[in-house]
Amino acid sequence: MSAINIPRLDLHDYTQGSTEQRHRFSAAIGKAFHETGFVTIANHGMDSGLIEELYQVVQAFFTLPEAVKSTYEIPGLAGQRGYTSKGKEKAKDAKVPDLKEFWQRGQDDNPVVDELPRFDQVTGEVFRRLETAGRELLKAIAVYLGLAEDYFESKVVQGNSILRAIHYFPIEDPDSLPADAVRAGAHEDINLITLLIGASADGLEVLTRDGTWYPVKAHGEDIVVNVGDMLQRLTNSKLKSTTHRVVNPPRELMKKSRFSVPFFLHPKADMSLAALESCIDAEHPKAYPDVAAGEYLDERLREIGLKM
Ligand SMILES: O=C(O)CCC(=O)C(=O)O
Ligand SMILES: [Fe+2]
Repeated sequence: MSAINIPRLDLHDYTQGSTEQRHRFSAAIGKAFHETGFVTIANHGMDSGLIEELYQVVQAFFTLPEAVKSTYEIPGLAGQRGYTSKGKEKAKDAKVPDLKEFWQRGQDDNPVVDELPRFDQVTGEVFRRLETAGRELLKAIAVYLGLAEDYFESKVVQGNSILRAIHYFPIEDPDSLPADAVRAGAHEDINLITLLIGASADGLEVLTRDGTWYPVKAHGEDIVVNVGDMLQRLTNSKLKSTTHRVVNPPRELMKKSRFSVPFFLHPKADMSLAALESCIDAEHPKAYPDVAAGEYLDERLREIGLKM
């Protein structure tokens, strides 16, 4: 079996710990992001009541009739707000779309779901808590990279972050699917870091360096946090944006929905993703052309079919 290091870290060690604990946290998240791009995080600032209510409202939303959900599908926004129906998004190199539908909210201009009085408030609260946790994690990462602790703050506050509630819908007849249809095809996330609230079922896997797939399991209410392509570019691949996917369950479980809620932490459009000088040397020549985050995001949204 391939060894992969996905350590479990306690965010309180960073936000409330001694100087020593803070340094250890930075070193541990840096090492894990350098080696495999994934960690799990305890004490992330969301209590179990909030997570439970999040899943209640998310489940209630996807249970609404298609005709109601589609009133929240907003043309011209590349799925960045509101509802995106089945069959719209596919992984960059996939031939067929993922087996999912989703809802996205950002900083502002979010449509309010009239049918569900708590939906906007609960998803908004989760957005704010994950954004807060993500900013703390970026501070720890900045320290690991030898940057000022607040390096990312001005770039991500009021940035283009997205909370995505995903429904991997039930499939009554798996035989009717195209052979290569999966819940989420192999991909890398676009953004700086992703914070994922424990899914309602198994399925998430990461691609290890020796080319095998390895299941990611978070303990209890821990969240999974991984590096996205923007942070990989900024660090000239010192921090790795690891390929991952969501596999289909065994046949009999295809009839059961799976829900998950990732938070994609994005900077503002004008952040430069040009590699940090400290990450370039003779052994690590500059690997990517300079690009601004907004331009890069647009290019990637076109590749996955969300933007025309
Ligand atoms: O559903 C999951 O567990 C992961 C989803 C994911 O990787 C994504 O939406 O980028
Ligand atoms: Fe992902």
